[in-house]
Amino acid sequence: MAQSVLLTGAAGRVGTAILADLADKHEWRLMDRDPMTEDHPGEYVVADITDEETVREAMADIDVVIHLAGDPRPEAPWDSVLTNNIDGTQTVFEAAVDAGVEKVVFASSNHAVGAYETDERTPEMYRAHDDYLLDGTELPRPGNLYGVSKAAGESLGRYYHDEHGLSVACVRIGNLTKGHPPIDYERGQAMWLSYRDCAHLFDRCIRADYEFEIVYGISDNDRKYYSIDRAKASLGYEPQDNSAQHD
Ligand SMILES: NC(=O)C1=CN([C@@H]2O[C@H](COP(=O)(O)OP(=O)(O)OC[C@H]3O[C@@H](n4cnc5c(N)ncnc54)[C@H](O)[C@@H]3O)[C@@H](O)[C@H]2O)C=CC1
Ligand SMILES: O=C1O[C@H](COP(=O)(O)O)[C@@H](O)[C@H](O)[C@H]1O
Repeated sequence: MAQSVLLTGAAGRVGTAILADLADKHEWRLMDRDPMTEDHPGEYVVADITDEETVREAMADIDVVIHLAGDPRPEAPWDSVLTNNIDGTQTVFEAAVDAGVEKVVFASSNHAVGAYETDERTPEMYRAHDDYLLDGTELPRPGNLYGVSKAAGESLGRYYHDEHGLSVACVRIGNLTKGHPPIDYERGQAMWLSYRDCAHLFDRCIRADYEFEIVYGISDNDRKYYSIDRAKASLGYEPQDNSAQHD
């Protein structure tokens, strides 16, 4: 069944991948601080997610929020991730609860757990024969302040689920690239997320029933060091791509 979805950060790469396959599958309200250049479905709200009043207005009659907006740079400085990623995410969760939204899907990141990639484990853990796997039950272990902001977003999700009953899915997105996996980058190949698997995974987050989930958002790569079992079991994720098909 089509849902009414608010998509923040809609003008970016992940938003583009989602809309490429799902534009006609749901009713969309798109939000970004940048205007969108390409054709887009539904309403478009140009606003910053730290603008509480506008965010509250944008939640009216929404079933599901996909929250992508934020500073995506692994090297982003603290003042930016504090404002855009932590404060902005809290504003979105709070407004969603107050508006009676059913689910919020939060774009977390591989960088929330980047420090598990120790010198002792790498580069072997990026290779298909290695059996090291993170499954989403491990504690966050960020390797940079951007990763700290994503771990904070997951904690906010946990809080708004436990205290307010909101359904929350945190997707630790790997490395989204269009057409083919990153070239000459083993880590990126191990956590590759294709555009079509990205759209399908977020569609499952919109449609599935869950309480609070942390899942990895990668394709079914031979090289993987993130398990996709939880995404399959709790969301019905069925990825079609594998970076090994592009070797
Ligand atoms: N692309 C990837 O491989 C990965 C992305 N992510 C996360 O997914 C989300 C989307 O990432 P991308 O699409 O790659 O980034 P992007 O930079 O292409 O898109 C982000 C969008 O958010 C908007 N935005 C940023 N701050 C905003 C604010 N304060 N208010 C309103 N709009 C704002 C930007 O204008 C931009 O259109 C981010 O939260 C990022 O951390 C996580 C892991 C991997
Ligand atoms: O969270 C993110 O991760 C991806 C992959 O990380 P990288 O360290 O391999 O570049 C990154 O491309 C994206 O910009 C970021 O938001």
